Amino acid sequence: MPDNNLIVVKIGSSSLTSEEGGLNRERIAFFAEELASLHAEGRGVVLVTSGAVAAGFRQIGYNARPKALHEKQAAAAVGQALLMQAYQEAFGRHGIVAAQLLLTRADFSNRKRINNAMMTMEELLRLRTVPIINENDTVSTGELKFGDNDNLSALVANMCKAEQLIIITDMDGLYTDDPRRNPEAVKIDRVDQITGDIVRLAGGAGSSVGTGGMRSKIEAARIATRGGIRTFIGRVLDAGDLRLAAEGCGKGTYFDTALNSLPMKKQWLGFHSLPQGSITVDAGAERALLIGGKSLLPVGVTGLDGDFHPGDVVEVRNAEGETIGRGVVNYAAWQVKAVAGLSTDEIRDRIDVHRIEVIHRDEWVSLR
Ligand SMILES: Nc1ncnc2c1ncn2[C@@H]1O[C@H](COP(=O)(O)OP(=O)(O)O)[C@@H](O)[C@H]1O
Ligand SMILES: N[C@@H](CCC(=O)OP(=O)(O)O)C(=O)O
Repeated sequence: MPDNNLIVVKIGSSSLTSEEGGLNRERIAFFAEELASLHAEGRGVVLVTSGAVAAGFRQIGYNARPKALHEKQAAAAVGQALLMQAYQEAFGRHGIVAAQLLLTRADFSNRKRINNAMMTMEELLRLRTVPIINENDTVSTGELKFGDNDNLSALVANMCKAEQLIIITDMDGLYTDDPRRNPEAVKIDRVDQITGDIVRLAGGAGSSVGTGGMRSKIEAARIATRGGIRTFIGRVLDAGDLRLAAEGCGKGTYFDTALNSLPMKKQWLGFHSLPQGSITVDAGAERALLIGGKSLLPVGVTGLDGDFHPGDVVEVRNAEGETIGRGVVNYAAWQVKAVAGLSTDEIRDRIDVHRIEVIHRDEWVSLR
């Protein structure tokens, strides 16, 4: 990507639409103005926007935001066009051309497709347009759906090696508990490391139009910061708020880049790939992988799920069932079943495998 002053801004449905459905054009005009002011300074600006379902459901005849996938897809088919039209008008007033990119989870897991998207984005940025990205809701299927755009915004930020990711929501940052439910909740200004405790603070969506809630925003911050991208989650209400957020004094929570940010190949493995199954490991193997920097040997495997093949990506879970990372397996599922719990010598006697490690440490990424 051309510059290191690229900013990716994600705006959630709750900031763009009313609870009863329909676009809030005033807010769209406001965000376009704020983004245009950053753009005018020569910054690259990429917008990840939600709101297609919320914008379209009333027009198409539903009384409330639909829950069934096919209904959401129908609402998005109407709403996405309305959303883009509103953005094009709003950016047009500032002399900026807005471009639409609709992406799916499957696009990110396919290197060729994502490279194409990256090149398109590069060209759009070179021409000083503002690329506006949403999930391609009408074609995304159940298990391959992002569902919320937080995740999508982090993958986009990594894809274009952005300098910063700004996730705008209706809350002024991460609190120790959901402030809508607990008035005693206290705001956290800065997070240097996204630990399990930080993830547990965050709950689901607060509004009737939002979907991901704070949980998915923290997950997004984890993906972006592991890619070396500073992340802000917070509120942009008044003129100047977005600039303050970009300058480090916004109304929200800042997440520092992870100490162990991942090279591109491992980012793909950890966040873009589509796991074909899972392997469960015992406490010793968990320590070896997470702390020892070792490969996964068959002796530490206690179970598996799915029908994977050598070279596939699998998720690795600990004894508590929590995902601890992902890796490329050297064995087929039936082979893992045959060697689980066995020592290296015992395995050599039984089957002929190319590599003894179930997952080699070079093909492993920790997600803890
Ligand atoms: N620990 C927390 N701190 C702040 N907000 C939280 C927390 N846990 C849950 N939330 C909820 O997350 C909501 C924001 O997510 P969401 O409704 O999905 O908005 P958006 O449409 O902007 O993505 C907030 O309104 C809040 O109620
Ligand atoms: N792609 C969907 C996004 C779903 C959604 O509501 O996301 P968000 O508001 O970011 O939690 C849409 O445009 O309606």
